[in-house]
Amino acid sequence: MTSVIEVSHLEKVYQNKQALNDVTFQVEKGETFGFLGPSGSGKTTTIKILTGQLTHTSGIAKVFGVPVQQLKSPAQRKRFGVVTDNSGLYNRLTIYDNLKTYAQLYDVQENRINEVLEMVRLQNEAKQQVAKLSKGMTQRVLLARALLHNPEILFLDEPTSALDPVNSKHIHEGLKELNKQGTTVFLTTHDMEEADHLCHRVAFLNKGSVQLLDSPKNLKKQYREEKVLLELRDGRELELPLAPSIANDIQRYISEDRIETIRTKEPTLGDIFVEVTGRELV
Ligand SMILES: Nc1ncnc2c1ncn2[C@@H]1O[C@H](COP(=O)(O)OP(=O)(O)OP(=O)(O)O)[C@@H](O)[C@H]1O
Repeated sequence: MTSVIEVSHLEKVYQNKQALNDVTFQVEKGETFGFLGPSGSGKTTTIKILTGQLTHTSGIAKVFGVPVQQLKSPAQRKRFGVVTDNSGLYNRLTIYDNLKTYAQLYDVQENRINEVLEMVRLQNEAKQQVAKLSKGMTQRVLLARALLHNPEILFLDEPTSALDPVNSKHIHEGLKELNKQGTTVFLTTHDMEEADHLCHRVAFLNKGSVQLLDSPKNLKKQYREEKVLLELRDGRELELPLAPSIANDIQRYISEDRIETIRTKEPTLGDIFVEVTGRELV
């Protein structure tokens, strides 16, 4: 495995506000990595440090094995794409002309514009002026811009926070497809379902440091309550301990054809976050 992002004991202090205390994690090439935390936990700060928009106070942050302070050349910067809140779009230009400007900047062929517009489902709105777009549409233009030059790593800060479920789903499918093609995705979110659906591994950020890091599957296994839920045909729900002693009961219910569904009780990533940090993810 090759780490394309390496962060070690990262600290960021704004004037006298400590945003990051001691953040350590690695992201492997080709994975979708979720950086999860409540509002104010330091997600945006981390993305901005990794993409050279902000300098850190101490610790190490490397992208492609290079300390972020040295990621200055256009050739290095072309290896990643970023979507954060500071849009940098030209409000008076249309969506298409915005993307054309960036395509020229990145030395990308113009026919790529239609490909990325299709990915974010804006091909029919290409002639609209950016100033008149909704927040969700602007978010999709930003994603299209970040994809123009086929980056090796895509940094996304809350990529679907302003989108309705239909467009979120479309973006999720697009991100999964990109990841299949080899793009590493680093995304921040406080949407636990999104993280569960997209991420190979997630890090829980709380009070400026990583409190837990693993795959959603392992986390759910680790924090699973040892219970079995039986939904009976008469509408009753039974919660039984996951133990050999319940085998006879279950066999009886099955032989009497009384079971509607049977499943283990699995926590969501949100449940686990609350259990580990004592905080809701808002
Ligand atoms: N420019 C700044 N000056 C001072 N403090 C800042 C600045 N930017 C962020 N902070 C503070 O640093 C902490 C981390 O902020 P950050 O924006 O990284 O959190 P976040 O997890 O991205 O939050 P959200 O989910 O609300 O976007 C917060 O307490 C925030 O108020």
